[in-house]
Amino acid sequence: MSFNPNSDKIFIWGMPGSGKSTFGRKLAEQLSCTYTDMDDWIVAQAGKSIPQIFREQGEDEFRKLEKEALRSICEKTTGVIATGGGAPCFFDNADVMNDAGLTIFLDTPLLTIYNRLRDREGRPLLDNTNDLYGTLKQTFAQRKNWYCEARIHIKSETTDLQKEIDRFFTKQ
Ligand SMILES: Nc1ncnc2c1ncn2[C@@H]1O[C@H](COP(=O)(O)OP(=O)(O)OP(=O)(O)O)[C@@H](O)[C@H]1O
Ligand SMILES: O=C(O)C1=C[C@@H](O)[C@@H](O)[C@H](O)C1
Ligand SMILES: [Mg+2]
Repeated sequence: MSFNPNSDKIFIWGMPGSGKSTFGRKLAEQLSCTYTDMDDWIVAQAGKSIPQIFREQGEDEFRKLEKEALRSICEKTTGVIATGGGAPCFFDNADVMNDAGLTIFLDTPLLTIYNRLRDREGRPLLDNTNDLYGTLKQTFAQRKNWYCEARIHIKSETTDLQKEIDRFFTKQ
């Protein structure tokens, strides 16, 4: 697949902690294109952290900001975009991304995600649970069908990510 850094977009989807930023940065470096983090974009626009947005405005309002951020990212940027964990699962965001570029779902085992996230804070939907693994399982069950809309699925635990990058992309 050829990739033009001046016109093409690649959206990385996956659960919180699945490795979107890590993989997205690496891919952007390989393809010599820009890297954009949708959560950072929202924070810059709102002038507040994600936990603050959830606390002060609630999840519904966050999802609206996320939808607006996606539209403006589609207009203003190219390159690799790591989305928010829930972004493909609300409104018509999944279709918007599939129309605007290539979508990649990082399918990382929940146990791996659990081990990565158990001592971390700053994720409003996961911070207030005393059963993190159960919450991850429930969230993934609700989101799975959305994530499966991605054009490319990568089993990130069992796959050599570098090989995947080489397999799918050649720079134009
Ligand atoms: N392929 C990998 N192998 C080992 N560790 C990884 C891998 N990918 C990511 N990690 C580690 O897992 C953690 C989460 O990764 P990362 O921040 O990239 O995920 P994310 O999906 O962007 O998370 P967030 O929901 O915070 O946006 C980090 O500590 C990162 O170093
Ligand atoms: O999984 C989610 O719904 C979220 C993931 C984060 O990337 C942020 O977009 C926010 O905390 C919501
Ligand atoms: Mg990230």
